[in-house]
Amino acid sequence: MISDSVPLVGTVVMNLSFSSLASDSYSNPTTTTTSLPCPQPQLPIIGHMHLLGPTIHQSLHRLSLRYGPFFSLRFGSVPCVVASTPHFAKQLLQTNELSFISRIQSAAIKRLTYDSSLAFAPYGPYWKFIKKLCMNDLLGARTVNNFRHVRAQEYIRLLRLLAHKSEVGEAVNLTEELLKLTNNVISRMMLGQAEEARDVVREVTKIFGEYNVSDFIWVFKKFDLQGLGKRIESIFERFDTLVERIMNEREQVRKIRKNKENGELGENGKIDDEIKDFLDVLLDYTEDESLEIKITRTHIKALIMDFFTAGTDTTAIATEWALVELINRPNVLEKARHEIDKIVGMSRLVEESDVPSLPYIQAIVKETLRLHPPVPLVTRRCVEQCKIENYVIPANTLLLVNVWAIGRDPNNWESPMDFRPERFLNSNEGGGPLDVRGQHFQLLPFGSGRRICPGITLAMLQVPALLAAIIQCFDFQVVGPKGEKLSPGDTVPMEERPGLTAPRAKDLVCFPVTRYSPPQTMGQSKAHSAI
Ligand code: HEM
Repeated sequence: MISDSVPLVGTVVMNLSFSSLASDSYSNPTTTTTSLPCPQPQLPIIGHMHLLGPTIHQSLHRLSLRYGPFFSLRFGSVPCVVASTPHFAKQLLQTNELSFISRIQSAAIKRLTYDSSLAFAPYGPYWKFIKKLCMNDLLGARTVNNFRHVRAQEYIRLLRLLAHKSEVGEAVNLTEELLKLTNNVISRMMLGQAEEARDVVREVTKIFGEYNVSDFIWVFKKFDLQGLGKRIESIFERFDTLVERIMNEREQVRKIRKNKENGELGENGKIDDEIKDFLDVLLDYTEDESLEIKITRTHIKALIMDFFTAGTDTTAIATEWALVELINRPNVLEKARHEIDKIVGMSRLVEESDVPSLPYIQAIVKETLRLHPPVPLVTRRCVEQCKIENYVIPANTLLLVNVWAIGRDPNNWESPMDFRPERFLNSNEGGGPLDVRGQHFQLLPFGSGRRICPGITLAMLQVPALLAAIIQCFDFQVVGPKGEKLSPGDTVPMEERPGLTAPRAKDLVCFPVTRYSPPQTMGQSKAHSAI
């Protein structure tokens, strides 16, 4: 329930403006406050929910055109502020970072992340410990590099499937295949195995994106009006049983391995320097009594859930948007291929190690993330009353930074609706070379500050490498909404599907046409212990 993080303020408070709520208790009497703009009408019980369409970031963008770059709303009983400019994004995510350092949890998130998730944990010792572990150990550059061969195998698997489809003249659902690939990558990096978790993870990400009336409207909080509670329990049971089994099996293997090590090499010996997957690293932590935070099996399950839900959909969505932009723009595709041909040639496949030498491909990925951020709204919770310019924001207000709107704002970008990767090669636009690491507030696909996405390094290697390998090997004939082959020059539809993430509305189904046959192997130099 959101009620754990946001007291369900209810109708009594619903009609109080943000400044009047604050003026009772704000501690600096020498400054004046102004009311935040607030759309009207605000209805009893539902607040402003009647103003929101299915794609919330688009509705909020439309409201920002009328009510300005920083305005307030109520989602049912939950007070909310919306920021739609780099200026306010910086104020909220950097200048006043500690006031907006936590997140709000829905009932689904709370249950399915064991109430111990990194992504949703309140800012405190546990979150700090796990975040450091992720940034340094699990998703740091060295570990990401160690698993390069796993990703290469998954890229090759997809490319071979596309080559086969091309040979037999069959269509392929690329949306599904990209999701399969990102799922396999995360699953193999974490658990040393692929496949099994995919279905249940898909259901988890789906239910996270569904709107639950009981989360937002306090009078319904005790009722499971949509039957979501039952679904949440059923998904939880499936995920928990699966991960418990994988963990039990791994513990058995670790016992055998330990006995072997002790027998063959003595107490502190090691059998070899094999690469550990995340599960092994985390199980090591559960046995370490010296840590300031005791890591439990529940923490491990929560982190596995975090990585599956945060790291699979997002990466697949970004790759698909980039590919569709290229299919719709033959001139950009041509330039991208020219770069690949020049740097990599036609005698081998693009690899992740080529990415730093492919600036145009990297620019395509940044341009894609500008126009199609897979997470369109960076969502935080105000943990203490604070003042942003003249506006007082009460504790427990939900903050939404509309990254999608910021990326399309003509005040931030020249001809924002043009897909023009060159803008990232030209250091003038945006005042210098722009990156996606949270320091340039006109481009925040991974968020910013302490809560920034820990998967950036992985994503910014995987998306360009995979995209480059796909366009190196294939052209695509896209299948239209009625099952017809789109002709060259027809545009692939760009509508978005509603939800927490912003994928394309319709799956990308197409006939691949081979231009360069993927070889049998790629980057498989390192044997991985857990495969
Ligand atoms: C293109 C791919 C991705 C995009 C666009 C993306 C985007 C984001 C965004 C916008 C946030 C919120 C940041 C904030 O509040 O400031 C986030 C958080 C997070 N992401 Fe990603 N992400 C991607 C890939 C990944 C991957 C590959 C992983 C892990 C394997 C991952 C794990 C996480 C986690 C655990 C958090 C929560 C961090 C925290 O609360 O401290 N993400 N991501």
